[in-house]
Amino acid sequence: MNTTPHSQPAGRVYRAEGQLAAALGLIRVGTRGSALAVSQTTTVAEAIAQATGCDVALVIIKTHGDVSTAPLSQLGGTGVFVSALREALLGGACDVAVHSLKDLPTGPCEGIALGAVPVRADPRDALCARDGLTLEELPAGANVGTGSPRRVAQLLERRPDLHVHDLRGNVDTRLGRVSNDLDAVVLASAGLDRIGRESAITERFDLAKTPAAPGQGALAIEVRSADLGDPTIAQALAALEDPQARAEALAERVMLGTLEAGCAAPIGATASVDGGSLTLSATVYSLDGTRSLTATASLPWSSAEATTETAGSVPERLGQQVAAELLERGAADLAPLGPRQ
Ligand SMILES: NCc1[nH]cc(CCC(=O)O)c1CC(=O)O
Repeated sequence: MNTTPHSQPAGRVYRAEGQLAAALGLIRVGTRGSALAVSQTTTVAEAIAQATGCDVALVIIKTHGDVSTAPLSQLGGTGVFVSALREALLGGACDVAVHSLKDLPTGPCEGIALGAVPVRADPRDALCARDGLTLEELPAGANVGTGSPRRVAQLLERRPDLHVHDLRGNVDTRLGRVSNDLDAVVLASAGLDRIGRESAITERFDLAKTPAAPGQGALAIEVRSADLGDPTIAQALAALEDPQARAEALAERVMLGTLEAGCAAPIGATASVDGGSLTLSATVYSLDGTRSLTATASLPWSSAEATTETAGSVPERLGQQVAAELLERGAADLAPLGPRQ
């Protein structure tokens, strides 16, 4: 009797770095595993499939930031969420990586390009309070949760009576503390909207009074620099790119980078395109919210001159100009700006 186990032809193993997408007709999109990350990456994957006609696979990458429950400041900031995805990209485990843009360190990363910045979601912070309360309506001494020094300073600036508590975990964990041990939490509107939790929002903070984190609400689509010339990748990136979102996010982040500040610094920024100009306003807060400095500037900008080149671009010059003004006026004495990531 033939005891050889039933066998089938071995599958083919492709090694097609760089050209992999075209060779396999499959684009692998790397993402963190949280509900928010999977939801935003699925939207990106659908757009890529639509634009290229290729099949797309979601590759879930576990990051140190997802595993550890230590405070973000001890983990080295939210950069921990980013590095595992970048390693996956460089190591060939995925071809495209999707990040929340505000989590990216401000410096460049060898071998990796910011391939696209898609249309930006709502950049505003959201208060999620019990009983539909707004920030003004919270009772004296109410307990509010946030893990962000910027949000702490902004809350205390408007309501010095509040007790602010550290907050960590995924969106549902954070929301779960409302009506439990907290009266309210502050989160990004974009995250809540993306996972269908907009009904938890009781107030969206006005950007003019409460500027959000640089890049908040925007996504960053990263690829290997070597793949920028790959026709399928280029087609995907072109379909995803929104020049206005890139210009706004870049101006905000160059400002942050020029201050040599990390994403945990108490700094809010809002860039917006209006008519033919790009305007950037940035505010640095003292940690206790009692003092702040704001600088604003505009430069002519139109989508016709949009570029993916950062160096010398209008958004870069605007970010540098606003940062220089803040430094000149003493921003570094107001708040601990570092460490830059
Ligand atoms: N710092 C974590 C983080 N990174 C991106 C988002 C939300 C979505 C976004 O800003 O794009 C959040 C959660 C939050 O700040 O509430």
